[in-house]
Amino acid sequence: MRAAIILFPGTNRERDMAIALERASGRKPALVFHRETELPTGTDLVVLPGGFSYGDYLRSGAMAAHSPIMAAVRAHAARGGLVLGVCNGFQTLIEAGLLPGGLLKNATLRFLSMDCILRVERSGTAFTNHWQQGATFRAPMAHGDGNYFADDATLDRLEGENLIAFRYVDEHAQPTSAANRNGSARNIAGIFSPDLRICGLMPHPEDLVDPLMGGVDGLPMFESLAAA
Ligand SMILES: NC(=O)CC[C@H](N)C(=O)O
Repeated sequence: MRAAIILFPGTNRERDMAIALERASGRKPALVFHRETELPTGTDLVVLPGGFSYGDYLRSGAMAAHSPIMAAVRAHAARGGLVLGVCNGFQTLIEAGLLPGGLLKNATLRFLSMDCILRVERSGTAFTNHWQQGATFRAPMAHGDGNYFADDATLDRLEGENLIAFRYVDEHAQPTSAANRNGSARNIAGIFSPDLRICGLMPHPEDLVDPLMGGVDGLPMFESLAAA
């Protein structure tokens, strides 16, 4: 699997992401600067990592979505190439119109830095193959704008077409409001595009891929991608 990680001014999770991808696939990902207009030949997976692109000015991810490299990312997605966006990367995919909805300020109006529990709402995809349907795992989150929002018609479509990737749940695997710290609609933590080739989520699976990090809960995502 050949992966390319896109770097915007203010991105800060590219090294974590590179370590996770290399650990699962045995291959170092390419780092591609936002000013580039082409992806490396043979790129299978494009990753938009977390951070504070353009200082979160305007809206988180809004300016990154207009970077020169994004035309190549769109073309890659249109060809059916895999795209993963984590946290600021998810925000950027939404701002680029590649995933539906919006990411509002956390309901608490505070930056949230803590672990959460995610439930795998759809196994059997390039991003989730190595989890059982309904499996739960721990993932760190660190964001100010993670409150997923969409109108009811969009939320109904996402549910009806089985495009919810992950939900925030409690220790009993239930999607309670207490488990939903940022206030996301219907406890949604991550979603897929209709062709299941694009996935965006707010928490950071790449930050739990080694026992030295405190666990390997996030590794199945990268093992799934490596085998895709
Ligand atoms: N960890 C991140 O990617 C943070 C995303 C974004 N800057 C926010 O605070 O919402």
